[in-house]
Amino acid sequence: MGAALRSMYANSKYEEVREEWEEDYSPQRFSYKGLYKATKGFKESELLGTEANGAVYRGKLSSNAHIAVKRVSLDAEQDTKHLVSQIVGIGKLRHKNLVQLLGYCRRKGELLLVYDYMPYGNLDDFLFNEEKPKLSWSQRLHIIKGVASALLYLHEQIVLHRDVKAANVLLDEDLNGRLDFGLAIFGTNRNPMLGSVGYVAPELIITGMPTTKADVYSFGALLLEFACGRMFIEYPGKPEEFNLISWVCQCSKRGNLVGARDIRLEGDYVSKEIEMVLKLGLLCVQYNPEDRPSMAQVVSYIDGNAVLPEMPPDTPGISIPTPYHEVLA
Ligand SMILES: Nc1ncnc2c1ncn2[C@@H]1O[C@H](COP(=O)(O)OP(=O)(O)OP(=O)(O)O)[C@@H](O)[C@H]1O
Repeated sequence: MGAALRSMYANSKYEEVREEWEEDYSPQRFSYKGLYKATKGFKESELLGTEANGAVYRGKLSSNAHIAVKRVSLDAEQDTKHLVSQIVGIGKLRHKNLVQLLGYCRRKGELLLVYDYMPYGNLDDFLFNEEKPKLSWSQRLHIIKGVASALLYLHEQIVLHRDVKAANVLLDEDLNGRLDFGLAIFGTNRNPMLGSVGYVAPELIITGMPTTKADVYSFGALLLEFACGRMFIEYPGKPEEFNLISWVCQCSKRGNLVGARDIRLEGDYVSKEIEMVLKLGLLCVQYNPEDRPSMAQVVSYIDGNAVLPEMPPDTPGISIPTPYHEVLA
Protein backbone atom coordinates (compact mmCIF):
# COMPACT_ATOMS: atom_id res chain seq x y z
CA MET A 1 0.00 0.00 0.00
CA GLY A 2 1.10 3.56 -0.44
CA ALA A 3 2.91 2.77 -3.65
CA ALA A 4 1.82 4.62 -6.74
CA LEU A 5 -1.03 2.60 -8.26
CA ARG A 6 -1.15 4.51 -11.45
CA SER A 7 1.50 6.60 -13.02
CA MET A 8 0.00 8.63 -15.79
CA TYR A 9 2.11 8.91 -18.89
CA ALA A 10 4.75 6.68 -17.27
CA ASN A 11 8.26 7.54 -18.38
CA SER A 12 7.06 10.54 -20.34
CA LYS A 13 7.61 14.21 -19.59
CA TYR A 14 4.03 14.34 -18.29
CA GLU A 15 4.61 11.61 -15.69
CA GLU A 16 2.77 12.17 -12.40
CA VAL A 17 1.94 10.26 -9.23
CA ARG A 18 -1.66 9.32 -8.37
CA GLU A 19 -2.60 6.91 -5.62
CA GLU A 20 -5.87 5.15 -4.87
CA TRP A 21 -6.63 7.31 -1.81
CA GLU A 22 -6.70 10.39 -4.02
CA GLU A 23 -9.76 9.22 -5.98
CA ASP A 24 -12.07 11.35 -3.79
CA TYR A 25 -9.98 14.40 -4.56
CA SER A 26 -10.26 14.13 -8.36
CA PRO A 27 -12.24 17.42 -8.71
CA GLN A 28 -9.26 19.23 -7.16
CA ARG A 29 -6.71 17.28 -9.17
CA PHE A 30 -5.02 18.87 -12.17
CA SER A 31 -3.13 16.80 -14.72
CA TYR A 32 0.54 17.61 -15.13
CA LYS A 33 0.02 17.64 -18.87
CA GLY A 34 -2.68 20.36 -18.48
CA LEU A 35 -0.43 22.47 -16.25
CA TYR A 36 2.54 21.95 -18.53
CA LYS A 37 0.54 23.23 -21.49
CA ALA A 38 -1.00 26.08 -19.49
CA THR A 39 2.44 27.39 -18.51
CA LYS A 40 4.00 26.84 -21.98
CA GLY A 41 6.13 24.05 -20.50
CA PHE A 42 7.02 26.07 -17.39
CA LYS A 43 8.81 28.50 -19.63
CA GLU A 44 11.13 31.09 -18.13
CA SER A 45 8.96 33.87 -19.60
CA GLU A 46 6.03 32.65 -17.46
CA LEU A 47 8.01 32.66 -14.21
CA LEU A 48 6.44 35.04 -11.68
CA GLY A 49 9.01 34.57 -8.97
CA THR A 50 11.28 32.13 -7.19
CA GLU A 51 11.22 31.99 -3.42
CA ALA A 52 12.91 29.71 -0.91
CA ASN A 53 10.01 27.27 -1.12
CA GLY A 54 9.72 27.00 -4.89
CA ALA A 55 8.95 28.75 -8.15
CA VAL A 56 5.63 30.26 -9.28
CA TYR A 57 4.51 30.33 -12.93
CA ARG A 58 1.71 32.15 -14.72
CA GLY A 59 -0.59 29.95 -16.82
CA LYS A 60 -3.74 29.87 -18.91
CA LEU A 61 -5.97 26.80 -18.92
CA SER A 62 -7.83 25.55 -22.01
CA SER A 63 -10.95 27.10 -20.40
CA ASN A 64 -9.10 30.45 -20.71
CA ALA A 65 -8.91 30.78 -16.91
CA HIS A 66 -5.70 32.44 -15.73
CA ILE A 67 -3.83 30.56 -13.04
CA ALA A 68 -0.65 30.66 -10.99
CA VAL A 69 1.19 27.36 -10.42
CA LYS A 70 3.54 26.97 -7.46
CA ARG A 71 6.07 24.14 -7.77
CA VAL A 72 7.28 22.88 -4.41
CA SER A 73 9.67 20.02 -3.70
CA LEU A 74 8.39 17.40 -1.27
CA ASP A 75 10.51 15.84 1.46
CA ALA A 76 10.62 12.04 1.27
CA GLU A 77 9.38 11.79 4.87
CA GLN A 78 6.51 14.23 4.34
CA ASP A 79 3.06 12.83 5.13
CA THR A 80 1.67 13.36 1.64
CA LYS A 81 -1.80 12.01 2.48
CA HIS A 82 -2.20 14.55 5.27
CA LEU A 83 -0.80 17.36 3.12
CA VAL A 84 -3.17 16.62 0.23
CA SER A 85 -6.18 16.46 2.56
CA GLN A 86 -5.12 19.88 3.95
CA ILE A 87 -4.81 21.32 0.44
CA VAL A 88 -8.27 20.07 -0.45
CA GLY A 89 -9.66 21.50 2.83
CA ILE A 90 -8.07 24.91 2.19
CA GLY A 91 -9.39 24.80 -1.37
CA LYS A 92 -12.93 24.58 0.00
CA LEU A 93 -12.63 27.92 1.79
CA ARG A 94 -14.43 30.70 -0.03
CA HIS A 95 -13.94 34.42 0.58
CA LYS A 96 -13.67 37.29 -1.88
CA ASN A 97 -10.43 38.43 -0.25
CA LEU A 98 -8.66 35.08 -0.35
CA VAL A 99 -6.60 33.88 -3.30
CA GLN A 100 -8.55 30.79 -4.28
CA LEU A 101 -6.54 27.58 -4.10
CA LEU A 102 -7.99 25.67 -7.06
CA GLY A 103 -6.24 22.36 -6.69
CA TYR A 104 -3.03 20.41 -6.98
CA CYS A 105 -0.98 17.93 -8.95
CA ARG A 106 1.67 15.56 -7.69
CA ARG A 107 4.84 14.22 -9.25
CA LYS A 108 7.68 12.23 -7.77
CA GLY A 109 9.17 14.43 -5.03
CA GLU A 110 7.17 17.42 -6.17
CA LEU A 111 3.87 19.12 -5.51
CA LEU A 112 2.19 21.66 -7.77
CA LEU A 113 -0.37 24.02 -6.25
CA VAL A 114 -2.79 25.82 -8.55
CA TYR A 115 -4.21 29.24 -7.61
CA ASP A 116 -6.27 31.97 -9.21
CA TYR A 117 -3.94 34.37 -10.97
CA MET A 118 -3.59 37.85 -9.44
CA PRO A 119 -2.52 40.26 -12.18
CA TYR A 120 -0.98 42.96 -9.97
CA GLY A 121 1.25 40.64 -7.95
CA ASN A 122 1.99 41.22 -4.29
CA LEU A 123 1.86 44.24 -2.01
CA ASP A 124 5.51 44.02 -1.08
CA ASP A 125 6.36 45.62 -4.39
CA PHE A 126 3.77 48.37 -4.16
CA LEU A 127 4.59 49.38 -0.60
CA PHE A 128 8.37 49.13 -0.61
CA ASN A 129 9.52 49.45 -4.20
CA GLU A 130 9.93 53.10 -5.11
CA GLU A 131 9.84 52.22 -8.77
CA LYS A 132 6.29 50.84 -8.62
CA PRO A 133 3.36 53.27 -8.75
CA LYS A 134 2.34 54.22 -5.22
CA LEU A 135 -1.00 53.12 -3.84
CA SER A 136 -3.27 55.98 -2.82
CA TRP A 137 -4.50 56.13 0.77
CA SER A 138 -8.03 55.09 -0.19
CA GLN A 139 -6.66 52.10 -2.11
CA ARG A 140 -4.57 51.13 0.92
CA LEU A 141 -7.56 51.36 3.26
CA HIS A 142 -9.67 49.29 0.86
CA ILE A 143 -6.95 46.61 0.78
CA ILE A 144 -6.59 46.67 4.58
CA LYS A 145 -10.35 46.14 5.01
CA GLY A 146 -10.33 43.23 2.58
CA VAL A 147 -7.38 41.48 4.21
CA ALA A 148 -8.86 41.98 7.70
CA SER A 149 -12.15 40.41 6.67
CA ALA A 150 -10.36 37.47 5.02
CA LEU A 151 -8.31 36.84 8.17
CA LEU A 152 -11.43 37.06 10.33
CA TYR A 153 -13.12 34.54 8.02
CA LEU A 154 -10.17 32.14 8.40
CA HIS A 155 -10.30 32.42 12.19
CA GLU A 156 -14.05 31.78 12.12
CA GLN A 157 -13.33 28.60 10.14
CA ILE A 158 -10.75 27.66 12.81
CA VAL A 159 -7.91 28.09 10.35
CA LEU A 160 -4.70 29.93 11.24
CA HIS A 161 -2.92 31.71 8.42
CA ARG A 162 0.51 31.60 10.13
CA ASP A 163 2.28 33.83 7.63
CA VAL A 164 0.49 37.17 7.23
CA LYS A 165 2.89 39.56 5.48
CA ALA A 166 2.88 42.04 2.60
CA ALA A 167 4.31 39.40 0.23
CA ASN A 168 1.27 37.23 0.94
CA VAL A 169 -1.23 39.94 0.03
CA LEU A 170 -1.88 39.85 -3.70
CA LEU A 171 -3.90 42.33 -5.74
CA ASP A 172 -6.63 41.28 -8.14
CA GLU A 173 -7.75 43.11 -11.30
CA ASP A 174 -9.90 45.52 -9.22
CA LEU A 175 -7.08 46.18 -6.72
CA ASN A 176 -8.80 44.20 -4.00
CA GLY A 177 -6.37 42.78 -1.45
CA ARG A 178 -6.40 38.97 -1.49
CA LEU A 179 -4.69 36.99 1.22
CA ASP A 180 -2.51 34.27 -0.29
CA PHE A 181 -1.85 30.99 1.41
CA GLY A 182 1.84 30.63 1.91
CA LEU A 183 3.15 27.16 2.57
CA ALA A 184 3.16 27.84 6.30
CA ILE A 185 -0.58 27.13 6.43
CA PHE A 186 0.19 23.50 5.57
CA GLY A 187 2.93 23.31 8.15
CA THR A 188 5.46 22.58 5.38
CA ASN A 189 7.43 25.77 5.77
CA ARG A 190 10.94 24.62 6.51
CA ASN A 191 11.36 27.59 8.79
CA PRO A 192 10.64 26.02 12.21
CA MET A 193 9.39 29.38 13.56
CA LEU A 194 6.43 29.21 11.16
CA GLY A 195 6.12 32.59 9.58
CA SER A 196 8.46 35.22 8.23
CA VAL A 197 11.14 37.21 10.03
CA GLY A 198 9.80 40.51 11.27
CA TYR A 199 6.18 39.43 11.29
CA VAL A 200 6.50 36.65 13.85
CA ALA A 201 4.90 37.35 17.23
CA PRO A 202 7.52 37.34 20.02
CA GLU A 203 5.90 34.45 21.91
CA LEU A 204 6.02 32.26 18.80
CA ILE A 205 9.81 32.30 18.92
CA ILE A 206 9.66 30.72 22.37
CA THR A 207 6.57 28.48 22.12
CA GLY A 208 6.58 27.64 18.40
CA MET A 209 2.79 27.43 18.75
CA PRO A 210 0.84 29.43 16.18
CA THR A 211 -2.35 31.07 17.49
CA THR A 212 -5.00 33.55 16.30
CA LYS A 213 -3.24 36.21 18.40
CA ALA A 214 0.04 35.52 16.59
CA ASP A 215 -1.83 36.11 13.29
CA VAL A 216 -3.17 39.37 14.79
CA TYR A 217 0.41 40.44 15.62
CA SER A 218 1.50 39.88 12.00
CA PHE A 219 -1.58 41.74 10.78
CA GLY A 220 -0.64 44.65 13.09
CA ALA A 221 2.85 44.75 11.56
CA LEU A 222 1.18 44.88 8.14
CA LEU A 223 -1.06 47.78 9.25
CA LEU A 224 1.97 49.79 10.32
CA GLU A 225 3.63 49.04 6.98
CA PHE A 226 0.53 50.22 5.09
CA ALA A 227 0.53 53.55 6.87
CA CYS A 228 4.30 54.11 6.98
CA GLY A 229 5.21 52.66 3.56
CA ARG A 230 8.25 51.01 5.15
CA MET A 231 9.10 47.48 6.17
CA PHE A 232 8.26 46.57 9.76
CA ILE A 233 11.93 45.93 10.43
CA GLU A 234 14.61 47.78 8.52
CA TYR A 235 18.10 46.61 9.24
CA PRO A 236 20.12 49.69 8.31
CA GLY A 237 17.75 52.14 10.04
CA LYS A 238 18.66 54.43 12.97
CA PRO A 239 18.21 52.55 16.29
CA GLU A 240 15.08 54.54 17.15
CA GLU A 241 13.64 53.88 13.69
CA PHE A 242 14.82 50.27 13.55
CA ASN A 243 11.32 48.92 13.63
CA LEU A 244 8.00 50.56 13.02
CA ILE A 245 6.85 50.13 16.63
CA SER A 246 9.68 52.40 17.82
CA TRP A 247 9.19 54.79 14.90
CA VAL A 248 5.43 55.18 15.42
CA CYS A 249 5.82 55.51 19.22
CA GLN A 250 8.50 58.19 18.73
CA CYS A 251 6.17 60.19 16.48
CA SER A 252 3.32 59.75 18.95
CA LYS A 253 5.49 60.95 21.87
CA ARG A 254 6.34 64.05 19.86
CA GLY A 255 2.60 64.66 19.51
CA ASN A 256 2.75 63.97 15.77
CA LEU A 257 1.47 60.45 15.27
CA VAL A 258 0.43 61.15 11.67
CA GLY A 259 4.06 62.22 11.03
CA ALA A 260 4.89 58.50 10.92
CA ARG A 261 3.01 58.16 7.62
CA ASP A 262 4.48 57.25 4.25
CA ILE A 263 5.88 60.47 2.77
CA ARG A 264 4.95 59.17 -0.68
CA LEU A 265 1.32 59.83 0.25
CA GLU A 266 2.10 63.57 0.10
CA GLY A 267 -1.21 65.36 0.75
CA ASP A 268 -3.36 62.40 -0.23
CA TYR A 269 -4.55 61.04 3.11
CA VAL A 270 -7.20 61.44 5.79
CA SER A 271 -5.49 62.15 9.14
CA LYS A 272 -8.17 60.42 11.20
CA GLU A 273 -7.90 57.25 9.13
CA ILE A 274 -4.07 57.19 9.28
CA GLU A 275 -4.29 57.68 13.04
CA MET A 276 -6.78 54.83 13.33
CA VAL A 277 -4.58 52.47 11.29
CA LEU A 278 -1.44 53.38 13.28
CA LYS A 279 -3.17 53.06 16.66
CA LEU A 280 -4.76 49.78 15.65
CA GLY A 281 -1.39 48.55 14.39
CA LEU A 282 0.17 49.30 17.80
CA LEU A 283 -2.73 47.61 19.59
CA CYS A 284 -2.19 44.46 17.52
CA VAL A 285 1.60 44.25 17.99
CA GLN A 286 1.49 44.37 21.78
CA TYR A 287 3.97 42.07 23.42
CA ASN A 288 1.39 40.23 25.47
CA PRO A 289 -0.95 38.15 23.23
CA GLU A 290 -3.91 38.63 25.62
CA ASP A 291 -3.66 42.41 25.20
CA ARG A 292 -4.11 42.15 21.42
CA PRO A 293 -7.63 42.40 20.00
CA SER A 294 -9.31 39.49 18.19
CA MET A 295 -9.80 39.77 14.43
CA ALA A 296 -13.53 40.36 15.06
CA GLN A 297 -12.60 43.42 17.15
CA VAL A 298 -10.06 44.53 14.55
CA VAL A 299 -12.76 44.49 11.85
CA SER A 300 -15.14 46.48 14.10
CA TYR A 301 -12.46 49.13 14.68
CA ILE A 302 -11.62 49.38 10.97
CA ASP A 303 -15.28 49.63 10.00
CA GLY A 304 -15.84 52.33 12.62
CA ASN A 305 -18.30 50.17 14.57
CA ALA A 306 -16.23 50.34 17.77
CA VAL A 307 -14.10 53.06 19.31
CA LEU A 308 -10.40 52.30 19.58
CA PRO A 309 -9.12 52.37 23.17
CA GLU A 310 -6.62 55.16 23.86
CA MET A 311 -3.15 53.73 24.28
CA PRO A 312 -0.38 56.20 25.18
CA PRO A 313 2.98 55.41 23.51
CA ASP A 314 4.57 54.57 26.87
CA THR A 315 1.97 51.88 27.65
CA PRO A 316 3.92 48.88 28.96
CA GLY A 317 4.12 46.24 26.26
CA ILE A 318 4.17 48.40 23.17
CA SER A 319 7.35 50.39 23.07
CA ILE A 320 9.58 47.66 24.44
CA PRO A 321 12.08 46.26 21.97
CA THR A 322 11.12 43.14 20.06
CA PRO A 323 13.45 40.14 20.37
CA TYR A 324 14.82 41.06 16.93
CA HIS A 325 16.48 44.11 18.46
CA GLU A 326 18.62 41.91 20.63
CA VAL A 327 19.40 39.44 17.88
CA LEU A 328 20.24 42.02 15.23
CA ALA A 329 21.64 44.96 17.23
N1 LIG B 1 -1.74 33.61 -7.36
C1 LIG B 1 -0.76 34.39 -7.81
N2 LIG B 1 -0.96 35.27 -8.81
C2 LIG B 1 0.02 36.09 -9.24
N3 LIG B 1 1.28 36.10 -8.74
C3 LIG B 1 1.55 35.23 -7.73
C4 LIG B 1 0.56 34.33 -7.22
N4 LIG B 1 1.11 33.61 -6.22
C5 LIG B 1 2.38 34.03 -6.10
N5 LIG B 1 2.66 34.99 -7.01
C6 LIG B 1 3.94 35.69 -7.18
O1 LIG B 1 4.99 34.74 -7.31
C7 LIG B 1 6.15 35.15 -6.57
C8 LIG B 1 6.57 34.04 -5.60
O2 LIG B 1 5.46 33.82 -4.70
P1 LIG B 1 5.54 32.90 -3.40
O3 LIG B 1 4.14 32.78 -2.89
O4 LIG B 1 6.31 31.66 -3.67
O5 LIG B 1 6.40 33.79 -2.46
P2 LIG B 1 6.41 33.81 -0.91
O6 LIG B 1 5.21 34.57 -0.48
O7 LIG B 1 7.72 34.34 -0.45
O8 LIG B 1 6.30 32.26 -0.55
P3 LIG B 1 5.57 31.64 0.71
O9 LIG B 1 4.37 32.50 0.98
O10 LIG B 1 5.20 30.26 0.25
O11 LIG B 1 6.57 31.67 1.83
C9 LIG B 1 5.78 36.46 -5.89
O12 LIG B 1 6.27 37.53 -6.67
C10 LIG B 1 4.28 36.48 -5.92
O13 LIG B 1 3.77 37.78 -6.00
